[in-house]
Amino acid sequence: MRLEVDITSKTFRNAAGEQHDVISGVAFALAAGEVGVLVGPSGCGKSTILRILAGLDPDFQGRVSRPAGARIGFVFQEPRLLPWRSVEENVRLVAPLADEAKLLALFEILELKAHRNHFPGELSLGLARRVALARAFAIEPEFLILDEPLASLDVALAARLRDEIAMLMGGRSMIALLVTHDVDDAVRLGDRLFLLSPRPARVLAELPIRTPRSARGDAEIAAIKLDIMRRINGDPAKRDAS
Ligand SMILES: Nc1ncnc2c1ncn2[C@@H]1O[C@H](COP(=O)(O)OP(=O)(O)OP(=O)(O)O)[C@@H](O)[C@H]1O
Repeated sequence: MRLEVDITSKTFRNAAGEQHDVISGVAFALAAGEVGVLVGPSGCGKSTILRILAGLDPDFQGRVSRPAGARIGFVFQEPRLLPWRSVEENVRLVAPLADEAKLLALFEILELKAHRNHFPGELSLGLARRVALARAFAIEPEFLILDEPLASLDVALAARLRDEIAMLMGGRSMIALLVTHDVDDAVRLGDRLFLLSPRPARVLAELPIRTPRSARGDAEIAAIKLDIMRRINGDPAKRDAS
């Protein structure tokens, strides 16, 4: 099971007919069990890449090869829940045959047990995200796509949800790809990071992280983050000298 991506170009046309290049060269591959992370600045084209990979946007130049018939779990930036259905119904509707014990474990890990009968309108953003995550994991995806799962949450909440996502991804041998502009989240969650340029997006560097997620210490995380910042911004010593 592999995901192979080679998007050579993607453009949008605005209402005036002007062409905007959004992707100019994004190529990478991921194997089952790997968590890939697209790290890039706001507006560089990350969500556009995810939509192409999920098969939601066929209008691009290049090639994407997904495992045939793979079940895809997609967590969009906005939770996109059915407002007239309870939390539990939102999850069960997409996975009517899901194993009961597995669903309970999902609700437990994502701290949703007390909210199963609530409706989306009653939920904070953090809780709604959790429901969207539960829904994506409930289908036992072979390919999981997470678009900025920790954006707009306060620091403590984001850290807790990040640990929960790591726990859920840990026990599964799926291909996972997540998008973030937060280098810390990328280094704590990913196995293989792809640093993207500003729009039009191209891959500036690919960074595999060999230490398993659970064994990454603070010193290693800090060193990888420093390496990434240097690649994105240039080496401060060299920059200041020039
Ligand atoms: N349907 C569309 N029509 C025209 N332009 C679009 C469309 N979708 C996205 N764009 C443009 O493409 C560019 C990339 O958008 P995209 O949402 O993929 O970026 P992003 O990196 O995910 O952004 P953010 O980090 O803010 O979520 C933006 O300039 C956006 O305005």
